[in-house]
Amino acid sequence: MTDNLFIALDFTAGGQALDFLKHFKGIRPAVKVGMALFYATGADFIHELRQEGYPVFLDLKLFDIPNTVAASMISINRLDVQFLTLHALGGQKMLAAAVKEKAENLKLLAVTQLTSLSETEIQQTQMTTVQVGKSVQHLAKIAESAGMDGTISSAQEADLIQQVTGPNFLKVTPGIRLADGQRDDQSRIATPAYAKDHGANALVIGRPITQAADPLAVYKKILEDFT
Ligand SMILES: O=c1ccn([C@@H]2O[C@H](COP(=O)(O)O)[C@@H](O)[C@H]2O)c(=O)[nH]1
Repeated sequence: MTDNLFIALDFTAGGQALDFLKHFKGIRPAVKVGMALFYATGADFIHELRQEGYPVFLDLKLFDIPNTVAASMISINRLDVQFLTLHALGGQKMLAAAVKEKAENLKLLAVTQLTSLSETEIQQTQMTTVQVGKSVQHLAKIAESAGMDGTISSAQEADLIQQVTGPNFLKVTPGIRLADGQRDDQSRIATPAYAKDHGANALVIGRPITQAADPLAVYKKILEDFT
């Protein structure tokens, strides 16, 4: 994967995101646009980022009936983004409907279990006694069988996914924290070095970079640890 560090631009206005990106003079880091920024700015902002040369990961976590997801893909294809997320819990048919409609260069990633959830919360909410690792492996296999390009999971599960999927199936991991960093609302966290050692292909990192005193220095240090 050429872009292996996505900065999560969890801002609520386009101007805030563009101001933040000024820290990266002359560099075009891969950026992740999630619900907060997309709902505030819409398609025009994605076009602007693409025209400026930023690789864009659109993290909209689609989760709906297959027909609605397939129709959404037709709109999303026009945005020329590189990555898009869907919830694996939407099921094999929903994921396959997205794969069928997606643009050739768009990679689809299936969110397995959100990194903010602890094992206990997952078991309570989903009425199961299955361990989180097994659940993530199961969802990764469903995603692969639907033709998805990879998963979103904690780095804690990256090597488990690797055990049950093919060599080209991507493991993209948020919930990344620096060794001395705060956990925030994340539960299943890992450092960039841990993610690298356990087979993650790419990292998604928001607050440890966006709220750093020197975002560029933190970005470069993480890239160094991960590459
Ligand atoms: O399981 C998931 C899926 C997506 N995310 C997203 O990644 C970033 C992480 O931001 P931090 O500030 O580094 O916690 C954020 O945009 C989430 O929506 C995730 O964390 N976990």
